Amino acid sequence: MIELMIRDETAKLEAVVLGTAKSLGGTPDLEHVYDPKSREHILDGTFPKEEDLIVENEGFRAALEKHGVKVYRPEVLEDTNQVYARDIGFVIYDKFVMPNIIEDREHEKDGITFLVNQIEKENILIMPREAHAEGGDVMPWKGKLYVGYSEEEDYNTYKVSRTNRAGVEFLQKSFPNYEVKAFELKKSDTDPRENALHLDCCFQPIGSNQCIIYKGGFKNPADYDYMVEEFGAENCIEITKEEMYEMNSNVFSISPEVVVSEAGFTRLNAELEKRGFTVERVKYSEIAKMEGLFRCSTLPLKRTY
Ligand SMILES: NC(=O)NCCC[C@H](N)C(=O)O
Repeated sequence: MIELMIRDETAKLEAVVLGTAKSLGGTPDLEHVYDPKSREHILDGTFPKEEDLIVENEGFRAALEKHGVKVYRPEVLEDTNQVYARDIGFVIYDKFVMPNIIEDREHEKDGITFLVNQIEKENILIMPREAHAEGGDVMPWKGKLYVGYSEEEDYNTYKVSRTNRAGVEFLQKSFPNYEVKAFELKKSDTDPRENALHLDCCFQPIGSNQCIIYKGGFKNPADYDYMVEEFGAENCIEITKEEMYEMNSNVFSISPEVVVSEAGFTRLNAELEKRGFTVERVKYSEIAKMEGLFRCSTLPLKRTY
């Protein structure tokens, strides 16, 4: 049986599912693309190649294993992009939530069925049909559950709107001990610089009381103000629109002290080190082309408390 325990974003990581870039299925057709950054790279002829993605993804695995993390991999499904394991399921406390996700990615869930079968049945929560959520939008943090979402108008308009109000309500009902704080995100299916695909594309807690944040990712400025108030301005690393586009908020915490970050995030990495973090630099810039990075590639199962 697989044990689950996730209460926050940064406690020492014991076990994780890391997505795989194997058998990706090549460059998708424009009509099968579901995020604007992949779309941009398809149009520019720069969509990443499977062999390069595999090298980067294996570099991330090595960094996790170096820190003693047990790394599970999904079963490789033919011609299926399985890089971003984060979104297809997520753990809150000792529960594994099986959400409803964008239909184009539904099949990815089959790759982790063999793992879900090793979780106690009573610890699996299945979302009702009308509720939608993806793990990139969900973050437990100090008794709160931060959730990125879209109201119906945006949800029905954009492919990049992945969590709806019913999803937020399901989470609040299922986790009454958490206070759910939901934030509408800015969405665009065509401009990656105007799009926060998930909450972790514009915000993420790090360390014990700090965060990385991009103001423009929040649809309502008051939600950004709330976060800055919550963490304290001195504990927020603000990133620019360009840094958001490069996915600077999507680093990944192995512990409160150790953060995996992209080798080319010069300013962020220097800032993290100035604040006392150990930065594990991994090259991941090809994976960034599909609008996700380190956090998106992981589905943490157990951290130490
Ligand atoms: N948590 C995340 O932000 N995941 C990235 C998912 C990217 C993928 N191209 C998608 O559109 O679903």
